[in-house]
Amino acid sequence: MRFRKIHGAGNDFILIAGSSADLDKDWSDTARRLCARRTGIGADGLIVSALIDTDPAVLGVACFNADGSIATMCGNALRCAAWCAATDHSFHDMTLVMAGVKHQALVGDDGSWVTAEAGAIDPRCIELVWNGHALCFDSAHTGTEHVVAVVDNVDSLDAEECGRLVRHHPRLAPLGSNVNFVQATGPQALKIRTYERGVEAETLSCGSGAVAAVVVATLHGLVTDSPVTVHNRSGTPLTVRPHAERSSAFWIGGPVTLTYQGELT
Ligand SMILES: N[C@H](CCC[C@H](N)C(=O)O)C(=O)O
Repeated sequence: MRFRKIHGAGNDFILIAGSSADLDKDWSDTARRLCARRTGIGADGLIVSALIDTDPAVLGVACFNADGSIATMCGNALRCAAWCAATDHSFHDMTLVMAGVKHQALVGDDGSWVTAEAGAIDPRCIELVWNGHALCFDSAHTGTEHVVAVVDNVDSLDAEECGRLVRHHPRLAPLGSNVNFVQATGPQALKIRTYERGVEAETLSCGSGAVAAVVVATLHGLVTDSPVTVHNRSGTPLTVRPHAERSSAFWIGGPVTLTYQGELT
């Protein structure tokens, strides 16, 4: 079976372009095995995509985290799947369906863009002091669970260690959450670090986390309702911009890079 190793602004995946029957399979064990950094290919997650319709273009996309759990929303996985569909089928405008939710996708010279829906916000859901840092997290649902703390300097704390602690906070049980630390760095510019549930580590970028950060930063008056550049650990920022027609929706855009491809034996 052919696979691609691909990343969306540093969030890396193994992508299998399969058939619609593949979308119904449980890929959890395969995801765990292939995503293992030392004994597998190594990735933050496994993407399985399948063409459902061609006119208009519709793809089903399933994403499994490195620990085998299902990601109900993964912005970077969607961006990678859209990029591959553009490469394979010359689709530039398509609908992607992940965990039963439809996302619009556009692929062009300005990168690969997908939509995300922002849902409920729970302000100040966790307040704690960690290693001398007073942290206040707001939760923002962007298709998956995210909490976001606004901090003065994202590099002054150990996002992995603190993220792991907060991810397991009793207030977030039983699902847990992805954990983001965000700093305003200029007009319409944020810097983010994300600890991802399911990868159980800090990742280089996170699409749904970038949207959650923009939602929370807007609530705090740090950015306004126009495009925001979200700088991350990969050095390649994502852009989050409001959807023109749906007030609760956002576009997430940025680069996608094919690292290599191969055959699974
Ligand atoms: N990296 C992803 C989010 C994965 C979410 C996953 N960690 C989960 O909550 O199951 C993104 O680009 O949106």
